[in-house]
Amino acid sequence: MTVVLDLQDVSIRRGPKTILDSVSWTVQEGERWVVLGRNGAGKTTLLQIAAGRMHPSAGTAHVLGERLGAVDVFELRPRIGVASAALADRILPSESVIDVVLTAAYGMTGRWREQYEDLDHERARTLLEVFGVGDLAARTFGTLSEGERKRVQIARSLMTDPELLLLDEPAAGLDLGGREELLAALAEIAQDRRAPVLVLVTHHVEEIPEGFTHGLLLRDGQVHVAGPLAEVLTAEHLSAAFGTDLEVERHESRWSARARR
Ligand SMILES: Nc1ncnc2c1ncn2[C@@H]1O[C@H](COP(=O)(O)OP(=O)(O)OP(=O)(O)O)[C@@H](O)[C@H]1O
Repeated sequence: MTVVLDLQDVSIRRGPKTILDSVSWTVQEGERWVVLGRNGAGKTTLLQIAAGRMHPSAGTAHVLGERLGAVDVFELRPRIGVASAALADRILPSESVIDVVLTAAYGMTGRWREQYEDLDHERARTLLEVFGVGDLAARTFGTLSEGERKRVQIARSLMTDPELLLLDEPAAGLDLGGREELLAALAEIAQDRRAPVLVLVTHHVEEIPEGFTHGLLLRDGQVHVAGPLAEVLTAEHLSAAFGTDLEVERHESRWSARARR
């Protein structure tokens, strides 16, 4: 099996703070991972490394077979789809929805003088339709609701047909119906064998789409536990990672957790 992500003893330090502390993590082709942990645990930072947007202060990180620090990240990044709040913040409110998706082909957020082929337009429109926002193509990003923005971002993240797809809290801010619709769309991707390797960051086990296979619990910048989802999402592990006594339930392929009474 091909190794898609391989982090060995990766640490990230900023000033006196160690944000990630000796993280080792391997992701193989075909796997769908969820990364969980309390606020400030280091999830977004870990995703930044996986996206080739941050280099380890110590340790080694290989992404899609390329070692960070030794590869031209501008060649690497188009192979990775990303949807995150940080990326959404870079999108101008005046940008049209179709351009938000199209510009991903050049790894940009904002149309300049680049030319797109009919095929690019077609792909962007199809992706918007897949995520139920095809009728919003001509609207500006700034006029969309939070749920619509999330869908447009995920459509954008798939524009380059990436080998690795990184989703940072894709369901945050969605209402219940919107969350369930998004999770259904992600479950469909997760079940497609041709789909990219998926890594999804969330705070909530309820936001894990069906078809996800593995989990990593981060605690204070360290891997608390990582492995097959059913082994990771136990009351014991989640309670330790979130610092709260929790009970966990599984209903078919969906999970829920609440404080133990
Ligand atoms: N440049 C920086 N300098 C100092 N500290 C930083 C820097 N970037 C991040 N941090 C800190 O590192 C920790 C981990 O941040 P990160 O955003 O990765 O956490 P997270 O698990 O994604 O959190 P959340 O769930 O709140 O989004 C936080 O305490 C944050 O304040």
